[in-house]
Amino acid sequence: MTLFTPDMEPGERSRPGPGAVHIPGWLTLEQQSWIVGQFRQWSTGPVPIRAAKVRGHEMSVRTVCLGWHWQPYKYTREATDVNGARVLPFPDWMVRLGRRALRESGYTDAEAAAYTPDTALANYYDENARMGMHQDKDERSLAPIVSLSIGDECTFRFGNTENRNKPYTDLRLRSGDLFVFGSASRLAYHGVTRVHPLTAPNGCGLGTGRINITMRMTGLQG
Ligand SMILES: O=C(O)CCC(=O)C(=O)O
Ligand SMILES: [Fe+2]
Repeated sequence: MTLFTPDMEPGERSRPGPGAVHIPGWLTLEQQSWIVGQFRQWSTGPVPIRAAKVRGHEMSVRTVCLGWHWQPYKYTREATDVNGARVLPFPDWMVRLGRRALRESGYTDAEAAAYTPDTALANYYDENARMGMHQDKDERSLAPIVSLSIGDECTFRFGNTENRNKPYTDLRLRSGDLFVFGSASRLAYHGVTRVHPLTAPNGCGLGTGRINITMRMTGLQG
């Protein structure tokens, strides 16, 4: 057994846009597998994981939410498009993780301290799942989005704020990577063009497929 191979070394951080930062290898394997365990619990309910329907078509990604339930295209406390159950609370550990993510990606201490995400979308991608280019714009707050990836690698396309087309940057999000986009990049179009099967590292807790968790501040009351 080799102790490490070149592709296991954490890569360099990059900034694909103003306020957008990719930090490879941010979560340890232990943290990743713990989060996967949490994800498995969330998936069972009270609102079970499901493929959201967009204009009558199921997305290829399956999603379970925390704090606020996202459905195309709004946030509600009850999953009125699934089973009417109330969404799980937003966990404190994730608020702390979100603040650390901002601090470590170049946001000021004041910005990090004020960051209080109140919703997370936890997505599961099987090897055929994709996510088309879109903006995250159902939130009233323009606070940054903190994205965590676990499991198989994907090609993540990070674009511009004007439209779905070029210019964009394609980057590889691997298990444990952090991606933050805020300030002038907060409304950048982005998507997942493909998942790369059999690329998850041993010990991340996920055998096949990819989990992505995005924390957000909704700016909603109630
Ligand atoms: O899976 C990803 O990396 C991105 C997910 C995403 O853009 C979203 O959930 O809005
Ligand atoms: Fe998104």
